[in-house]
Amino acid sequence: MSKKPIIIGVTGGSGSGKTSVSNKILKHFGNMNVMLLQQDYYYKDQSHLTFEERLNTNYDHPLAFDTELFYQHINDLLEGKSIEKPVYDYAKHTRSDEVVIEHSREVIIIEGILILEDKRLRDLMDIKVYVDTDDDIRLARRIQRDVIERGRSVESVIEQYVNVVKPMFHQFIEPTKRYADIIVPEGGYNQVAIDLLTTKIGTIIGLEK
Ligand SMILES: Nc1ncnc2c1ncn2[C@@H]1O[C@H](COP(=O)(O)OP(=O)(O)O)[C@@H](O)[C@H]1O
Ligand SMILES: Nc1ccn([C@@H]2O[C@H](COP(=O)(O)O)[C@@H](O)[C@H]2O)c(=O)n1
Repeated sequence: MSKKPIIIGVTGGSGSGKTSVSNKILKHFGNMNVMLLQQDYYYKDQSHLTFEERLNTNYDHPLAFDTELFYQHINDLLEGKSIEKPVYDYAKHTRSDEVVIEHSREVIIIEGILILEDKRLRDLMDIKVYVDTDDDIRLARRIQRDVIERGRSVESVIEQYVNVVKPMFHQFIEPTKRYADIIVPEGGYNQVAIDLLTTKIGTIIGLEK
């Protein structure tokens, strides 16, 4: 790989459709050209805390993330180096012992709730996308997902949403909308927005005219 990779940032509240948008872009270009780096992998390691203590962590605050390591890994990928990507376990609220070796690609999609909150991260991005979905729809999606995929009860998801996720969204995430180049309503099902994004990315990397 000779050319410097391009970085696409995809953000928005929890359940907005960030992962769906990112996966559509990934699918369009294929794994050979594009990689996805989720900010969630970079939640701080909490293996030194008890499970009860981990339940009290605010996972929607910028300090919950190991931003130094995230920033370092993005820079390594930009230099064409491989990284040892951490693996996160949502059921245990900490990193697993595994890491995954990831090689750099032409296009790197950085996806997460607080990627536009940090200026150093913002400055690395060539295109910044904010996925904009109403709070009630995001809550409904989150209940479904967290119960099925993240080992949570309906009661715990609602309690966490009301006390932490919603206030943190309005304090830290929604204000980053102003840094976005593109605002996508309705996330991964907005085919017009996905087509515009893939065309633009294709032009930058020279795959499409
Ligand atoms: N536009 C949409 N309409 C209906 N369901 C959607 C839409 N976008 C995403 N979803 C669903 O909502 C859930 C959360 O979407 P996801 O992309 O994981 O959000 P995020 O990464 O922002 O948390 C998933 O189950 C996904 O299939
Ligand atoms: N142990 C954890 C870690 C994170 N969360 C929640 O995940 C949300 C971010 O992920 P999305 O895929 O929904 O963007 C964030 O709102 C955290 O509350 C968690 O519940 N437990």
